[in-house]
Amino acid sequence: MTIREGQSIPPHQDNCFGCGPRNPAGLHLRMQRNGMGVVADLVLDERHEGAPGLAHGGVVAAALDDLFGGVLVVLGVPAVTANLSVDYRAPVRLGRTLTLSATCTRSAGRKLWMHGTVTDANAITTEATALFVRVGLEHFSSHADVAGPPFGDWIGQARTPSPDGSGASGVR
Ligand SMILES: CCCCCCCC(=O)SCCNC(=O)CCNC(=O)[C@H](O)C(C)(C)COP(=O)(O)OP(=O)(O)OC[C@H]1O[C@@H](n2cnc3c(N)ncnc32)[C@H](O)[C@@H]1OP(=O)(O)O
Repeated sequence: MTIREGQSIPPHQDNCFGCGPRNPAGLHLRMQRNGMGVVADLVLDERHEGAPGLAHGGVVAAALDDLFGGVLVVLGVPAVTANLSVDYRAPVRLGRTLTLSATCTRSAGRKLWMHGTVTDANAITTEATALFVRVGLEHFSSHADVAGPPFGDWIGQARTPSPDGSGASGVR
């Protein structure tokens, strides 16, 4: 499955907390491909509140983590978060249209390093880095009490897409 520049990223699965359209408690992130990364707009509300009028930091971290998962969809690589580091530079206000972006900055062996930001009116409120580790699909089926990995067809041959989405060389 090739995702072209600007095209929507399919959800990891329908019930994903970050991007699943079926999850009533989810963030319903809708990402688009942006180069080798992804972007998404997000408006948080009182369901996501920590301090009065401000977003809970864990929700912001979860959104960035899921965007990193969106980068995996662009790359066609199944992987999981091994660690996630978040710099909260400024409080994130509720009711604002936030812009989230994420990209893979480097990969080596099974490891992929990610970088992402949350901006509000062009000011960075939050910046995160993460290490993802590539796994086989059995990772999901062997660790969960479900019948099998309910993923879409985005998981498949790993690739490093060219900007127009046509490339298909392996992620190294
Ligand atoms: C399909 C995509 C869905 C995306 C959804 C959004 C992202 C998520 O929310 S994923 C859910 C949260 N994450 C998890 O549940 C992961 C739980 N952890 C695990 O399953 C394992 O610890 C796992 C897979 C990360 C690594 O275990 P394992 O496969 O045995 O690999 P392991 O040999 O320990 O490590 C591989 C490499 O990564 C490194 N590494 C592993 N964990 C870490 C860590 N926390 N910090 C730094 N390095 C690490 C190792 O040092 C090793 O490096 P090297 O190859 O240089 O020696």
